[in-house]
Parts: sequence; C-alpha cells; structure tokens
Amino acid sequence: MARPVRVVVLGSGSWGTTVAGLAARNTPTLLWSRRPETADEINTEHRNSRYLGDHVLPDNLRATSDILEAANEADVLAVGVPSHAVRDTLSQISNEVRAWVPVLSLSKGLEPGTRQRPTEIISECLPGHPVGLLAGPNIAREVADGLAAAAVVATQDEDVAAALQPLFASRVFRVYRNTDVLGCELGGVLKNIVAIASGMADGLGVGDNTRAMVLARGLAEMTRLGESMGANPRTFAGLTGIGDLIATCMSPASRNRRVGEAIARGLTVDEAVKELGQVAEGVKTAPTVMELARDYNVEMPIAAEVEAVVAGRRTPADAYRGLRKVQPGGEDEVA
Ligand SMILES: NC(=O)C1=CN([C@@H]2O[C@H](COP(=O)(O)OP(=O)(O)OC[C@H]3O[C@@H](n4cnc5c(N)ncnc54)[C@H](OP(=O)(O)O)[C@@H]3O)[C@@H](O)[C@H]2O)C=CC1
Ligand SMILES: O=C(CO)COP(=O)(O)O
Repeated sequence: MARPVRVVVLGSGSWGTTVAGLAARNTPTLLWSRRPETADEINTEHRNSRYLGDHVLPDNLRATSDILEAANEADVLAVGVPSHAVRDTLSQISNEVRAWVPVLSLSKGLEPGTRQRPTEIISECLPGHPVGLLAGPNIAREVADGLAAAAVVATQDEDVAAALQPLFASRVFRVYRNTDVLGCELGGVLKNIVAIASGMADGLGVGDNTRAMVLARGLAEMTRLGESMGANPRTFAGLTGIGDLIATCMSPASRNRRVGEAIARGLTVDEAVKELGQVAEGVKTAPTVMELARDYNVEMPIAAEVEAVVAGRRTPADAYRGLRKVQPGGEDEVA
C-alpha cells in the first residue's frame, strides 16, 4: 500500500500553524518553527500560544525546529514565513528537498529590492519544482476555529493543483483551483495596502460610504496593475482578489488594517508595527508596489498615499485630503 503524502509547512506563525493544522487532519504533517520552544509547545501541549492563543491543534500535528529534518520529510512543501524571509529560509534547504516535490507559497508580500513574488523566489531557490500558492480570504484564527472559508490553490499545472486540493480541504474549508498564478498572488499582495488605507479610514472615523469607496477604487488599482503585468483581470473578481480584499479591509483581526488604524490614532509606523507584534506585509510592500506602478506606468493613487504615510512623508488625514484632490475620470479608466 502506498504511504500517505507528507506535508511540511515552514513557519509557525498564525497562518503557517493554521495551514499545518488543516493538512494534519488529512495527512501526516510536520511544522517547522525556528523557535525550539514553539515546536515543543506544539508537540506536548498541542498549542501555539504566541500566535493562536488557546486554540487546540490536532494531536497528530508534529513540529520540529530542525529545518533539515523538515526539508527531508517533505512530499509537499508549504512556505509560510513572511515574504522577506522566504529566500533565506529556502536557501538553508535548497539541497535537501527531493526533486519534484511541489512547493506552495502561503506568503502575501514582495521581496524588497528584487520586487519578486514568493513563487518567483521559490522557483529561483528550488529550480525544477512545481510551484504554486494557496491564497484567499483566510483570516488565520477564523480558519483555525473551523469557521467556513474558501481558498485557491494556484498552479500552472492543473494536475498538480488537483493533487494538492484535498490535502488542505475540509468540510468547511473549500479549496478551488486557478491557473492564473500571477493574478492570484498579486491579489493577496495588493489587498494588504488597501487594507492599510481602510484601517486609516476607520481610525479617522469616516463612514461606510468612504470605506466602500476605498475598497472599490482599491480593487480598480489592483486590477489595473495586475492586468498590466500580465494577469487575468477576472482573477481580481474572485476569492484571491475581491474576496481577500473584503476580508482584510473589514476584519478587526487583520494586521494590515490594524496598522492603518493605529497610525490614524497617532502612532508612528514603527510604534504601530511593534504594538502589533506580528507581520503586516503591506508596510514593507507599499514602496515596492509603487516601484512596479511606475515601471508599468499604472496610476495607483490609494497605494501612493499609503506608501507616503508608511514612509512618514504624509499623515493619514493629509493622505485622505490628497485622495480628494484626484480628479475622477471614467470609472473604468484611471484614478
Ligand atoms: N495570518 C493570516 O491570517 C494570514 C497570513 N498570510 C500570510 O502568511 C505569511 C506569514 O504570516 P503569519 O503567519 O500571519 O505571520 P506571523 O506574524 O503570525 O508569524 C510569522 C512567522 O514567521 C516567522 N519568521 C519571521 N521572520 C522569520 C525569518 N527571518 N526566518 C524564519 N522565520 C521567520 C516567525 O517566527 P518567530 O515567531 O520566531 O518570530 C513566525 O513564526 C505572511 O506573508 C502573511 O501575509 C496569509 C493568509 C492569512
Ligand atoms: O491575508 C490575510 C487574510 O486573508 C491576513 O491579513 P493580515 O495579514 O492583514 O492579517
């Protein structure tokens, strides 16, 4: 009898731990944590208290702080460290992962400097492996608590996606497929910046109409940039686009939204990130997205204001005043 597929998840933050918990319900799963004490807590108490509070993980989820052990065990590898750590993490195991092991990114950011998406970094660090991503409107704690949600496995190869779907799916976690890797990945990256704008709007005490405007025009910016880079614009109308945008802009648990709100309450960006104690990818991604917008000659007024705020050149109130000065054009054109 064939042995079951072994899933390895790298990164024991809120999302890596949650995805490992999903996989462990379907197949043997090992979670790598860079902190031995976190691996111990998961193995002995079945919790990751720093990131998921008192949430109880499946008994059969195993953890290790030995990254070589993790890499050697993988039949499927999921990379759940923040995007700025993907290259460094994978460079430690580039000779350890068996050929043809599919590698899925869970990260939603861009690498500063190279401007690369996590799947591009994975392809460089682990050449020849099938590469894809798992993304969608997935606030970690809600998924961990078993509240119904859906995600997308995006890979160019439909057969690989079809093999990966059941490893992460459950009765309440629906996993769809998509071959538009670029569009799905950009949706997850770009919505974080709009979520910071949405949080700033909340912190400034604006109404629901303003919030809806930020979401709708933010989606227009995301779609414009994505289409210019070669993504299918329809992808942005799906789970990884508008779906993730709504979840992240509306949820009080979203870290990007919370950072925006904290800045609008008067904290500096550094203070807001420190208060959060978790990753808010949009803070580091905003300048990189504006570089892409310039390269592809795409207007992104909301992202531009967010970038100016996180760089300390503008206050949230000035950013919103700035947005009011943008002359509205045809709705499907610019600004
Ligand atoms: N949380 C969510 O709801 C979702 C998050 N994501 C994405 O998943 C990715 C991870 O986010 P999330 O789990 O939430 O982040 P968290 O802030 O919850 O955790 C980050 C994890 O990455 C580890 N880490 C940080 N820096 C490094 C490094 N240089 N090398 C190795 N490990 C490192 C941390 O380790 P340590 O504890 O030791 O600092 C921690 O385990 C992000 O790209 C995020 O956008 C995607 C969907 C949902
Ligand atoms: O990507 C997420 C939900 O899909 C999580 O968003 P935050 O990183 O803003 O918490």
